Amino acid sequence: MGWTEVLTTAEMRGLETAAMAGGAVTGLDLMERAGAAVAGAIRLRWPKAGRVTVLCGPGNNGGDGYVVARHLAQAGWQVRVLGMDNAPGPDAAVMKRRWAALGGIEPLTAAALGKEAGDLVVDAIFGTGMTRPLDREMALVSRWMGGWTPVRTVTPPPVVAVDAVSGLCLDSGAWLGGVRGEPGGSLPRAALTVTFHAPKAGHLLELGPVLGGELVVADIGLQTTPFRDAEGQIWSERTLAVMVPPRHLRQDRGLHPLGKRAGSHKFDHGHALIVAGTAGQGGAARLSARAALRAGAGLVTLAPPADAMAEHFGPPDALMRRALDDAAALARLLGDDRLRAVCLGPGCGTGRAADLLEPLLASGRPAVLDADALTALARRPAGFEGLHKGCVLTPHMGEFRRLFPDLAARLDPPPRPPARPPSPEQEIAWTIALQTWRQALADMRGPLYSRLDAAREAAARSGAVVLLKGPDTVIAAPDGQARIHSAFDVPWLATAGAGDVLAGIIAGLLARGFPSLVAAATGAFLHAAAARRFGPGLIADDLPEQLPGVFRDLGL
Ligand SMILES: NC(=O)C1=CN([C@@H]2O[C@H](COP(=O)(O)OP(=O)(O)OC[C@H]3O[C@@H](n4cnc5c(N)ncnc54)[C@H](OP(=O)(O)O)[C@@H]3O)[C@@H](O)[C@H]2O)[C@@H](O)CC1
Ligand SMILES: Nc1ncnc2c1ncn2[C@@H]1O[C@H](COP(=O)(O)OP(=O)(O)O)[C@@H](O)[C@H]1O
Ligand SMILES: [K+]
Repeated sequence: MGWTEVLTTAEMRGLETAAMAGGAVTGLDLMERAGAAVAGAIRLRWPKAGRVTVLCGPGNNGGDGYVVARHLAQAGWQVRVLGMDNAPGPDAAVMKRRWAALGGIEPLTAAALGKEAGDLVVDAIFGTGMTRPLDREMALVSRWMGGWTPVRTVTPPPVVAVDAVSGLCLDSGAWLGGVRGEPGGSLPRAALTVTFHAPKAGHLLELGPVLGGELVVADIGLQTTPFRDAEGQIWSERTLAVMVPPRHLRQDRGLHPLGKRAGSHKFDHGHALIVAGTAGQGGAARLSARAALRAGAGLVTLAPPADAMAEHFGPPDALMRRALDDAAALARLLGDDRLRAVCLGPGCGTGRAADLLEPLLASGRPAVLDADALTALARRPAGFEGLHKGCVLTPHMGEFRRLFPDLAARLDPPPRPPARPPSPEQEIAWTIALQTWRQALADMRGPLYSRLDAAREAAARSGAVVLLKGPDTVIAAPDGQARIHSAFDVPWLATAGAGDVLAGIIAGLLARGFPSLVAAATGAFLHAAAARRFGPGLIADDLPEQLPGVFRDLGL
């Protein structure tokens, strides 16, 4: 379904080192291909040669920049290069010399940049080697690219980032040295980012998609080496992401995995049980149930307590209803093997969720644990005991924090003091807090802990598939496999009940027999695709109704 491999910076370095050690390529070859690819991408988008300023850092990212400068100059561009003095690595030094035979190199300062930037700026300052906060001068350069100078606001020309906007941590997508999650007014936003071989996790997480602009992945002739998971199975990719808008995805050969086989029976597509809660909270479970039906489960049963049943006699008529009062009743119900998956949590109430969790886990049935079931799980004396790889936990960050407080804390930025001292007496304490905070930012070291790292650790610890919700949803399985689903283009998903629909879609796919990681990742994809198809004005009720159109777009 259009999934693309995603790498961490360590995995990328590993690939490069292995390729060079195997004699397949040299570092110079890779740098030449990388720089040529960036120049090519620029010429495709800006076909008329203009004036470009190329900013080259001290390492291999800067080396790529000198190659870009050479190729653009040879294509007729008027090229100005600003470079850093630091001793470069051997490959970058060669590329710097090759450029110096064609043109000059001025020192890289904000003042020099401000004089005459031309029509385009190429940011080749830092890439995967970005390990510590920008120093003062580079921070000024970066702010200039973001449209800010100490004396006035400027309108910089479009920025093309080599591998990443310099300052972005390519593992986490966090701004190194800035405040996590707060883009501020002056962070640079590239029009285009050209990266190599595969997207890095930081292109898809947190600020990565916001700052990077259009992302182009250039082939530089590297091969992926397979890895072995905890169970000894060999995979060629460890982390995957959906990279293209789904309407461009079509599966042309054979039956799409989301399709239904001709001649199949409703029981071939599984029976999903959606647990509902006490009177007055039924909407959430009904949203999940409707979504499970639309996701293609053969049968869906909504199961509220008997005294809340009256609330659930509205459409859809396709939905079956059955009273479910307590844990013993659920245990009896799960004796029926045709009931293939359960969704527990939306609108359930934490007490009821806690009671029902026990027979559900004991049954070993594929299950989505969402909302109140996650709160119940966080309070459970037995912790994660009994969870299995058929379970999908779907926490948003607040729920994730309750379940895995230590992992969530590692994603937190250093705590920021208030903008002003709360009272004149607290001025000294506030000044100290401000200095401590600034020092903590200056001391940040990359690669920063990422949402991908956190989801992976959570899955390994709990033994379940963990889907950490957000515009950058991350899904991880206990064996280390992961999926990233960036959906920054559908902010209308931030609406009450959207999570209940996601839980229902995943439950529907589990009922259809999809393995838990695939069900969770496909569910996230269908959920965002439904939102994209509806567009602005979306409420959660609209999402299930868009699924038929999404399936049609997929060519089903
Ligand atoms: N891997 C591959 O397959 C390929 C990689 N390629 C390219 O190489 C890039 C990676 O190159 P890289 O490893 O040399 O790192 P890069 O990003 O240039 O920066 C490192 C330098 O910056 C320094 N430095 C760091 N932070 C700093 C700060 N805040 N302020 C000041 N200095 C700072 C750091 O110094 P250090 O921390 O070691 O003291 C070091 O000197 C990658 O993004 C891609 O463009 C392609 O050519 C094709 C194939
Ligand atoms: N800004 C956003 N852009 C894209 N998707 C979002 C955004 N905010 C939330 N989402 C998605 O919407 C859903 C919200 O779920 P959740 O937080 O559980 O809300 P609720 O409990 O109200 O249903 C999740 O799937 C999440 O990934
Ligand atoms: K860069």
